Amino acid sequence: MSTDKAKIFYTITDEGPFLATHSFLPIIESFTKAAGVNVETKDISLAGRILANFPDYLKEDQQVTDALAELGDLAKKPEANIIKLPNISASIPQLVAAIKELQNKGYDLPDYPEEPQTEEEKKIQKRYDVVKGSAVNPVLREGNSDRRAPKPVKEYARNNPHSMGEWSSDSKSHVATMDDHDFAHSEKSVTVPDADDVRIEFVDTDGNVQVLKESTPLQPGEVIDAAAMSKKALVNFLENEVKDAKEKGVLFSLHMKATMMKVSDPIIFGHAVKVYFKEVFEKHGETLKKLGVDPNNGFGDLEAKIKELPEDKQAEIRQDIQECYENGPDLAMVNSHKGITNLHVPSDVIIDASMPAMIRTSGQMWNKNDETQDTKAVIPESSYAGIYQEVIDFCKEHGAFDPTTMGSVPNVGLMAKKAEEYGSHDKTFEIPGSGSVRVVNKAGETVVEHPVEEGDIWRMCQTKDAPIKDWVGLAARRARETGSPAVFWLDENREHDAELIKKVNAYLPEFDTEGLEIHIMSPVKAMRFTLERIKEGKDTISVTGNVLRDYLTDLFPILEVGTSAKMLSIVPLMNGGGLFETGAGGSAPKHIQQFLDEGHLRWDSLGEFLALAVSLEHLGKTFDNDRALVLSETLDEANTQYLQNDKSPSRKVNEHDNRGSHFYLAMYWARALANQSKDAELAERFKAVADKLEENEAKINEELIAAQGSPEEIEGYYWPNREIVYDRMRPSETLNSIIESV
Ligand SMILES: NC(=O)C1=CN([C@@H]2O[C@H](COP(=O)(O)OP(=O)(O)OC[C@H]3O[C@@H](n4cnc5c(N)ncnc54)[C@H](OP(=O)(O)O)[C@@H]3O)[C@@H](O)[C@H]2O)C=CC1
Ligand SMILES: O=C(O)CCC(=O)C(=O)O
Ligand SMILES: [Mg+2]
Repeated sequence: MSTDKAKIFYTITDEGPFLATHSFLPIIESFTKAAGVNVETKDISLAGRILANFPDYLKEDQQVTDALAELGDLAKKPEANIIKLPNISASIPQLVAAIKELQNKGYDLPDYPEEPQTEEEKKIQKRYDVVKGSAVNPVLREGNSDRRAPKPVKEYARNNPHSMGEWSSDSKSHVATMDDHDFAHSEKSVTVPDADDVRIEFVDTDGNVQVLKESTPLQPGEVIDAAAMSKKALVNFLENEVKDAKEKGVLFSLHMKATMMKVSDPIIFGHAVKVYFKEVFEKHGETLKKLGVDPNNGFGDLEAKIKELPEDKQAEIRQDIQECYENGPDLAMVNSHKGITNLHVPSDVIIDASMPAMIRTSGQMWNKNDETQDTKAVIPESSYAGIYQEVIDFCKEHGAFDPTTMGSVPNVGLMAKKAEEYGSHDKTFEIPGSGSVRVVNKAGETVVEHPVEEGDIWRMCQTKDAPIKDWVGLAARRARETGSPAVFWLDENREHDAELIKKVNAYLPEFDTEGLEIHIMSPVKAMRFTLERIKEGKDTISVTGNVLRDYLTDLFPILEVGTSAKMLSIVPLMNGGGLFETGAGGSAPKHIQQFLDEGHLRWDSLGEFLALAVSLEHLGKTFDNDRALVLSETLDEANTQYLQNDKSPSRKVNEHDNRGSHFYLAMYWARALANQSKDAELAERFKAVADKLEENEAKINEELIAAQGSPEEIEGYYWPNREIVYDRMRPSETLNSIIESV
């Protein structure tokens, strides 16, 4: 066994998980070194990725390696073993803030050119766009996903149910979605038989051709889809929904995925901002344009930029804003104390997490008076919106789900090689005029074509054949391993899904499916089928495409176990390696805020603990490292103890927090190592550690709690001073010295 290969790569990311890592990593390192396993960190934080992309602007000692590119290469190799924590998928306001912070720290980076004029500015914007939005996950996800709530997590939720808002049958909450002229209704899908290379062109009404993307290589058997959303229809839809929300007295709330759909969704978001604040944009259009206000960045961009105006002009605009609020429906709030609405910035309300939060809260969101209220959830694109309406209807009919009895819905998700919509951003365009967009193959034939008008959004998606086959196989394997029915959420009436159904039917017989229950149903029917089973306590595997993978792996965990942080998220890489994502959620911006305000970190690292256990297991099996297997088994045992003894962080200051949770994990892990009999040397070594941790429990807790209660200064948000972070995240000398003594 080469020790170099017995390596786990652990990612340094942002916000909550970034802080947590400073406390947990030293524990991991000291435990794994006992088994000859090396842990190497790779910084893929937003700030780290910015620096990695601009070496030519930095002094030599400021330059950093491109850790994401290195991990992306590694993910294609059989020895890959990567633990990936959630990272910021930056909206433009976040990107701009991170650049500013780095500039203030002496990194001579160029500004983000929001409206690039010169060639140089266009180049700079292109380089920053590499870092924008969901730029990490697609690079690492060289495999499909297997996400589920592990048994002890489900058991814990059954015995300690989280709160669930009650549902009333007369709830006015509902989903609003387009019924025509969106992507779903215009989708055209083709499976290409042979390798090809297509060009995407816009042809105006005079026949002038503008190439939108010169080359998109296609593999044999690849499925390509193209679709367009009409701007006119979208604006019309939004106007009607604003009016309807007002009439019905419900909150208006927009739910998008502007991070992963980083080209299309900010544009849609911008239209919603312009529709809601129509009078402001109509009356002050010229002024706002001069200020460089970009509604696609959210209403917050307008609020920030009008501060540059003279007081009287500002007051006039503010008066008109006030009138929009008075004449329009109330907006769902992100932070009612700070007056931050759902339309403030496109990265605040992200559909995968925001819709389940609403469903868990009786179908309500927060209004400006900090009360919950029935809501119109506006999801313009209709491809998947129906699944949420189905859940709402189900809850109205049957009441809230009961975590003590409900079944579980694991997911097998198609995501390898930038599958489907989540890989579409480099093939998504806001159309400059009337005409058509066509996809032309190497032979010069038009493969698909759509009539378009100015402002329409046109996009193309790719789904490669090998990932589809791998996904079908993974579904069959999970059905076999669990005995649960597996449902492919595919709609035969949707062109893309119809192509996939053909492949599913072709590939399923290649796997062992004898005796398995496998269905193919449209997403809405699959949701109904799954919910009926869940209510009876039965488990159902959802086998979905990339978008539903994302939506369902927050939705069901949040309903079943209270959070997607407790999910096991495995990505068996197609070339044999393992990518272990920690939970199915994000980096929880509210958590770092609380830590900065009062020194309490409520981030639950259970996702990291679970990922580490499977990563060690993978490593042990791949490289015949028995010690790694012992570490993995004992960590499983520690995770169960952690749950049974309720050691997740509290939400309140001056109570057990993330740091305390790491202490308990270490204590349980050390004891489990001491108690096992497979490796006497390890048992001996960890007995002393377990004894010391247990003897000092009260003292360590005291030292950890004493560190809370006042604001923290870590010299930055996106690029904090890591020495200070280590210091603040490791405040117990007693714990530190025991960990160092391992
Ligand atoms: N895999 C990835 O890299 C992902 C990254 N993201 C990124 O994360 C950021 C935030 O996304 P957002 O949609 O707000 O969703 P988050 O999942 O970060 O947060 C939603 C809420 O979930 C709860 N939560 C999530 N993780 C944990 C945890 N480990 N412990 C305790 N509670 C947890 C928190 O609830 P409470 O506040 O009640 O404590 C939190 O406020 C964005 O930048 C987004 O792009 C999002 C999803 C996945
Ligand atoms: O990459 C991102 O921005 C989010 C990923 C995500 O939400 C998921 O995979 O569940
Ligand atoms: Mg998600």
